[in-house]
Parts: sequence; structure tokens; C-alpha cells
Amino acid sequence: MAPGHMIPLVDIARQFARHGVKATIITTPLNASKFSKTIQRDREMGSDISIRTVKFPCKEAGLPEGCENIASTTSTLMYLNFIMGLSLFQNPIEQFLEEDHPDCLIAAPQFSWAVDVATKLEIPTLAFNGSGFFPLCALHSLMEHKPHLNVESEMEEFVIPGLPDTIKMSRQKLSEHLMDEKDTPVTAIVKAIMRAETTSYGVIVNSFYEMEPNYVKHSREVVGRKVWHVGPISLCNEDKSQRGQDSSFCEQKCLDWLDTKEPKSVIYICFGSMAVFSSAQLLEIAIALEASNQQFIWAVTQNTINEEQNEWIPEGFEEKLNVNGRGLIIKGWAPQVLILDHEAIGGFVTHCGWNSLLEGVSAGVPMITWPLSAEQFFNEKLLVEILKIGVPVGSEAWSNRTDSTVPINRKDIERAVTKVMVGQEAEEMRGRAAALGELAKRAVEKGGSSHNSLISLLEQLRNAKITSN
Ligand SMILES: O=c1ccn([C@@H]2O[C@H](COP(=O)(O)OP(=O)(O)O[C@H]3O[C@H](CO)[C@@H](O)[C@H](O)[C@H]3O)[C@@H](O)[C@H]2O)c(=O)[nH]1
Repeated sequence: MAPGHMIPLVDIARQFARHGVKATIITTPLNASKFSKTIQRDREMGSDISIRTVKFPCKEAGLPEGCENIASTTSTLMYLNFIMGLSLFQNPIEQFLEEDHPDCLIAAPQFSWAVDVATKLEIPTLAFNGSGFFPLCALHSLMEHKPHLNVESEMEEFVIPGLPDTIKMSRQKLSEHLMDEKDTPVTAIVKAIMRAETTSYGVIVNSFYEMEPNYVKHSREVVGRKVWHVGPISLCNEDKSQRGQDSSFCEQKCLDWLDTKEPKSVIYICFGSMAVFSSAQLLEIAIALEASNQQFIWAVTQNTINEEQNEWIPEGFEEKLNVNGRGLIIKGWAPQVLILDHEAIGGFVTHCGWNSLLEGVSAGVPMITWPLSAEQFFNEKLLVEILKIGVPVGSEAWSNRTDSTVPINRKDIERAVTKVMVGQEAEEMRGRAAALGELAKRAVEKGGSSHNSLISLLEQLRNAKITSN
């Protein structure tokens, strides 16, 4: 019930079904409507896949009617009500598991209680936390060794112990729950999620071996998890349009506009499904883009604009863009994968959400990294320091959704954009990104590492080697 989990999980279910498994997706009516056409098409092509909808009792959860997705929550209270409200699903899901008794349950992280329900019914569970091997290993190390509790300030750097690479972090880039030994409502939820992950039989990871080989090994040998890498799952999806929300209103416009541009000449900017920026920060981005002299396509999703602040575009900015054709602003849900895959795209300004990271990697595009929260600061380290296909914009701390300041100034944005688009270093980075993109495509082809991992997972399930704990 968050686009960042729903989009890859639906793709994983579709992959299972294509390999002869009967797959049932359980979600709410509004979420189901976002990918029902795709599922219907898969059924017509012979996949045994279906959606079972369960009504989300918004009112009982203290939420407005229609708030069926985390991306629709606009305050911390709404977010907490939403996460707590998920337990209202327990009865209908328990009933489904009892009646259908599937061979396996894959649950998104927020449904931590589902693992207990399934275990009680002796149904094996696999965890899917939406993220990759590197963040999984980094988080495990922090929870195990707690180096962040031994530094004196939020800014002081420390090394994350025991990882294959020397990676430095600071407390201001970590989630509060790691800092706080006491239980708050949020830390209790996060701990429940983590417990569910470790009590599941294993973890399905939307990543591919060649991108983070040392961390695949580390998660098996040091973290001690059974893991299967099945990604980039978005590459298994020929229908790149219907992903999480409808973007058909602007698909053709974006593609036609990109068709008029030279290869590798346009920057794409998008901050996922949950980010909220102040109008002052949006204005700063607009000014930096103008100053950079680069062509750009900027997806300002409804969440990027804070409800009360709409006056953020500099006067005449859009008109100027239209006249000289230098930029395109999309106000709404962008067809991200279609855009990234277009040959005109030469760089991607991203908040480092795992799906965006993988979609950028799959398209062979270098990235400008602007992490905001969650595990995004780890993902930035992977892109910049390990894969060397990212340039940091200079985001140093978690951003607060209601923050009205400008954490990143125009000069930093302009500098990072230029570094990814122009010069020798940019060329080298582009070469590495392109090579990685090829490896990503190969991983999901028949005989590739992710394809093989998925087959091995299915065989283990068929032979009942995967059991409930
Ligand atoms: O206009 C848009 C905006 C987003 N997307 C898609 O939406 C997804 C966004 O996912 P992601 O990049 O992972 O960002 P978030 O939505 O922020 O994802 C949350 O979930 C991820 C997976 O767990 C975490 O890595 C992130 O930190 C967390 O914020 C991607 O597939 C995008 O292609 C679009 O298609 N169009």
C-alpha cells in the first residue's frame, strides 16, 4: 500500500504467474484499480493471476475516505494512523489464508503481523522489503554494532563496521528509530517490521547479483539470511506505462518532446512517490536548472508540492521553457520508466528510492543523488562510492516533510547537474552506467543471474523445501 512496494510486488507476482504459479494479489479496491488492466492482460495471455480486494476501513483507522495508500498521507499523524490501521486487515487476510491455504505468502514490510498469522497456519512466508542488498547489510551492521551511539555529534562520521567496503555515515543520515533505544509508536512499528523480516523463511530482493555481488554474499554469510535476487523486476514488465498510477495523460507528450532531443542531452528529475518539498526548495531547483543551461524534463508529482504552497515557479519560467524548448514540467505522475529508457536522457536527479535507483541503473543513466529519508542515504553510498555512477547534490540530513527551508541551494544543484552532463568525468561515469545497464538486462534474461535465482526459488517452493518457521 505504498507505490514503492506495490509496483515491484505486482511485477514479482506477475513473474511468478508467468512461471506457472497461481498468484493472488491482495489489496484494496483503489490500489487494485491502478494495475487491474495489466493483470487482466496477463490473464488473457494465460497467466493464472488474480486480484482479491479487501476494503480498507479508512474511517475506523482515523483516515479520510479514499486514503488507501501511504503516498496519500500528508502528516505524521495520518501516516501513523495508516500503519496502525493496517492491522484491521488481519481478520480478512487470516480468513483468506485459512480458506485458500497458499503454498507461500509474500508480505510487504508493513504487514508484519501477517507473518505471525501465516506461521500459525504453517504457511511459509518470504519477506520483501523493497530495497537492495547493500542497504540490508548496512542496516544489519548498524543494528548489530551500534557505532552511531558512540559519536558525539549528528555530523561526526563513523565507519559502518564489517562491510566489504569502507563506508562512512553520520547520525543525521539515519532514521530516528536507530537512535532511540526507547519505544515510540514509530520505533515499535519499525522493530515489528524488522522482526517479521528475520522470522520469515527468507528474503526476495529486487536487485541483481552483478550490481552488488559482495553484498549478496555478505547477506548470506554474515547477515545469515536466505536471499533470492529477482531484479531489476521492472525490466520483466513490457508494459512500461501502467506503473502505480495513470500517466497516460502525458506519455505521448513526453515521448514526442524527447524525440526532438539529441541522445544523452536531457536531465530527468523526479523524487519518487512520497517526497514533499517546500515551494522555496522547488524554486531553487527551477533557478538551478535554468542556470545549468541543460535541457530537462521535471516530474513534479502532486506530493512534491506542499498543498498550501503553489506559487513556486518563477514568473515566466514555464513560458520561457515552452518558447525555447529547453524544459518540460510534468505536473502529475510521470511515465518514469518510459522516460528513463529514452535515448535522449543523459542524467537522472533522484531521491535514491530503491526502485528509482534500479530503474536508472537499468536504463544505463548516471545519477545526481538527493536522498531525503528512509534507506535513501545508504542507496546514495552505493551509487556514488561503490558503483561510481552518481554525483551527490550534497544532501546531508533527513528532511522533514513539512520543512519550509532550502536544504540544498541552487549552486549545489547546478554543480551536480553539470558534473553529470559535461566533461571527461561525465563521459566515464556514463560508460560505467551503460555497462551496468547491460548487465541488468542480461540478469533477467533466460539463463541470467536473476532469472536463475527466481527459478531456483520456485523449485524450492514446489519441492516444499521452503517451510514455515
Ligand atoms: O511520477 C512518478 C513518480 C514515481 N514513479 C514510480 O514510482 C516508484 C517510486 O519508487 P521509489 O523510487 O522506490 O521511491 P518511493 O516511492 O519514495 O519509495 C519508498 O519505497 C522504496 C522501496 O522500499 C524505498 O527505497 C524508498 O526509500 C521509499 O521512499 C518508481 O517505480 C517510479 O518509477 C513513477 O512512475 N512516476
